[in-house]
Amino acid sequence: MAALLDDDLRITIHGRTVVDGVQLDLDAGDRLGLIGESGSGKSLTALAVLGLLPRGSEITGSIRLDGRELVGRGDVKLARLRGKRVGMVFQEPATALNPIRRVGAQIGESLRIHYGFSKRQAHERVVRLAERVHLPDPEQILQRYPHELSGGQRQRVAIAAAIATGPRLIIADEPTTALDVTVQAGILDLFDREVAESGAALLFITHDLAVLHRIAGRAVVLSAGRVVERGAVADLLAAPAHPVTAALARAAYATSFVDVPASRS
Ligand SMILES: Nc1ncnc2c1ncn2[C@@H]1O[C@H](COP(=O)(O)OP(=O)(O)OP(=O)(O)O)[C@@H](O)[C@H]1O
Repeated sequence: MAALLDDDLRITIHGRTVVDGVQLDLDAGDRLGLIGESGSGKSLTALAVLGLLPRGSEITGSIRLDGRELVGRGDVKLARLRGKRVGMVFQEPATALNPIRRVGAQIGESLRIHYGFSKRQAHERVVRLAERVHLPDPEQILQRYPHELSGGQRQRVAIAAAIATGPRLIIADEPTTALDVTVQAGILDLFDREVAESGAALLFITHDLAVLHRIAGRAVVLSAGRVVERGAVADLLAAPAHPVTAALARAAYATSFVDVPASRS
């Protein structure tokens, strides 16, 4: 079991319940989508797995990562677990990356912190990672600062940093939303390949069922912090049961390249 969130999981912020009973389970190699409208609790669920909830939050219930309980652990232990076992990719690579550090150093940071790699060892690994995420001319591009890269290249850097330690769980929070459509497809392909090759589990957060259709087999639909529907992405598109899912499916058909599942045509 890569990750397991029990159905008694509850998150409050300043006393207001924002996530309530979001049960998720991911085995190695699983790709699970977490989908819902804005403010439905997707990001906070992901941040809870990372132990990075905002100030004023309280969490009860259980989150286990490879059998280890995360809820109630101190910051230092959480940081150690997170750094080695979970890779996180955020929506906006420009803000996720440090603007005044070269991108190569940022990709290699977790290798140096968590595995004690020397500068040279880290550099060799970082070049291989840059090749793996298809950054052009790695030796040269790794010397640049984030603002000297395109948006798609920055997201490839963020993905390389997230997979550097060989995490068992990769969490991607709207990783293609800030990119233009042609670049999005390449980034989705990259996740696809990386998850297949590494055997990691993928938790993919989005508000776009069409994007999810390309990357994940199953999805959990959130509304106001609760699960309202779950199932195969193709079924959620073809025969949504909840009005929130139906609205997401309509939006997917209206705006994108998603194929109509056979059962709907
Ligand atoms: N730092 C915070 N302080 C107070 N409330 C917050 C904070 N972060 C999130 N919330 C609230 O928690 C709820 C869930 O937020 P969350 O960011 O998880 O939603 P989301 O589904 O990821 O939305 P989006 O798609 O817009 O990113 C929202 O009502 C939001 O206003």
